[in-house]
Amino acid sequence: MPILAGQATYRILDASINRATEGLRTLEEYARFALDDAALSGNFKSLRHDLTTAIGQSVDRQRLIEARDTPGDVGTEIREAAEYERSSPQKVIAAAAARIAQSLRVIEEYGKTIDANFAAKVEQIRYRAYQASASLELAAFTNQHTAQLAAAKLYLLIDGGESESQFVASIQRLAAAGVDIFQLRDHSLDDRTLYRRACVGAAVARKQGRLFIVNDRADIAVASGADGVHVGQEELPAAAARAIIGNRRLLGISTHSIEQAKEAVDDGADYIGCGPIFAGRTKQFDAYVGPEFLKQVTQSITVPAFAIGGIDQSNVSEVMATGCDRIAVTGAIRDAEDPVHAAKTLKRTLLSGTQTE
Ligand SMILES: Cc1ncc(COP(=O)(O)OP(=O)(O)O)c(N)n1
Ligand SMILES: Cc1ncsc1CCOP(=O)(O)O
Ligand SMILES: [Mg+2]
Repeated sequence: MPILAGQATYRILDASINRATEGLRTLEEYARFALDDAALSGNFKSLRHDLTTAIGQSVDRQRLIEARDTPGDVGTEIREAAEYERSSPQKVIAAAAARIAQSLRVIEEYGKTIDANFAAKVEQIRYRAYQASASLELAAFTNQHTAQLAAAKLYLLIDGGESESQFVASIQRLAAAGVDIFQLRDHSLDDRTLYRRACVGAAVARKQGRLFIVNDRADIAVASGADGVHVGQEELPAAAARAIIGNRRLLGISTHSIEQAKEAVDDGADYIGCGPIFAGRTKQFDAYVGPEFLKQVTQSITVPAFAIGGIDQSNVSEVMATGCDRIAVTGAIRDAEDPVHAAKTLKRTLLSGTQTE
C-alpha cells in the first residue's frame, strides 16, 4: 500500500532521530568512560538534550511512533560488510560521527516540511555536532597514541632503504614481526627524499597499527603525517619542537643521565631514549652509560623509557634485569641474518621477561 506523504516524512524523521541520538550517545560514552572528559561528554549530552527538546516542541511523537514499521523496513536487509568492520574505538567514533552528521542533515531537511524554525534549530545542532565530533576524534587519536606508546616494547630505528618499495616492505614485514614503533633515521637522505619516505612510512605504519616517528626533524614529522618526532640533546629544545608538532603528536627526547631524563619529562617528553647503554655498530660514542642508568630511570621516570645503544639478543637480558622492558634498536635487526626472526625473538623476550632463543 503506497505510504501517505506525511507518514513517509514521519517515518524518515523517526529513523533519523533514532540514528542521531544513538550516535550522540555512542560518542558521549567514549568521552565519559575512555577519556574521562567531563566537558566533552557534557557537550554530547547537551546536544542530545537540545535535539530531543527541539523535536518535542515541533514534531508529533505519536505520529512518529505510528509511522514506525521496522519489520517492513527494507533497509534492515541491506548489509554492507564495512558496517561490521570496527578495528578500533577510533573507527567506532568515526562511523558514529558520520552517522550523526548525516542523520541531523536528514532531520533538518525533512523537518522543513513541518516547521522551518525547527529545521533552523536542528541546523545549529548539526554545526555544534560537527565541532564536538572533531574534538572527540582528535582526543581519541591522542588517547590512542598514548595507549600505543604505553604498550610499546620494541622500537626500531630504520633508514630509508634502497628504495621506497623496499622501505615500505621492511616496515610491513617488521611490524608483523612485532616492532611497535618505527623511527625514520637517515642522515644520508636529502629533505625531499626524507619527506617522501616519512609520508609513506607513516601511512604504512598506521595501517599496521604501529607508531611512526621522524628522527630530528619536527617539520618533516608534521608535514608527513608522522605520529611524532625524536630529538636529541643537540637538536631543537623540547619547547621548540613541541611548538611545531603541537599536542596531538608525540615528542621523544634522548637522554644520557638521570638529570637529563628528569628534565626531558619536565619539558613535556612523551617518552625518552636512554643510552647509549652498550657500544654498537650504528653510532659511536666516547662514553657509554651502561645499565646502571636504566636502574635510575626505572626508579624515577614516569614516561615510557626505551634503552638504546648496542642492544641485541645477547645483552637484552642485562637491560631487562634493570626493570627496563623497552628497547630501541637498529643493528640487532638491520644486521641480522633474518631480521624478521630477530625482531620476533627480541619482542618475545621483552614480553615474557625472560631470555629466549
Ligand atoms: C628512541 C631513540 N633514542 C635515542 C635516539 C638518539 O637520538 P639523538 O641523540 O638525537 O641521535 P641521532 O639519532 O639523531 O643520531 C634516537 N634517535 N631514538
Ligand atoms: C642513534 C643512537 N643513539 C644512541 S645509540 C644509537 C644507535 C642505536 O643503534 P644500535 O642499536 O645499532 O646500536
Ligand atoms: Mg637526533
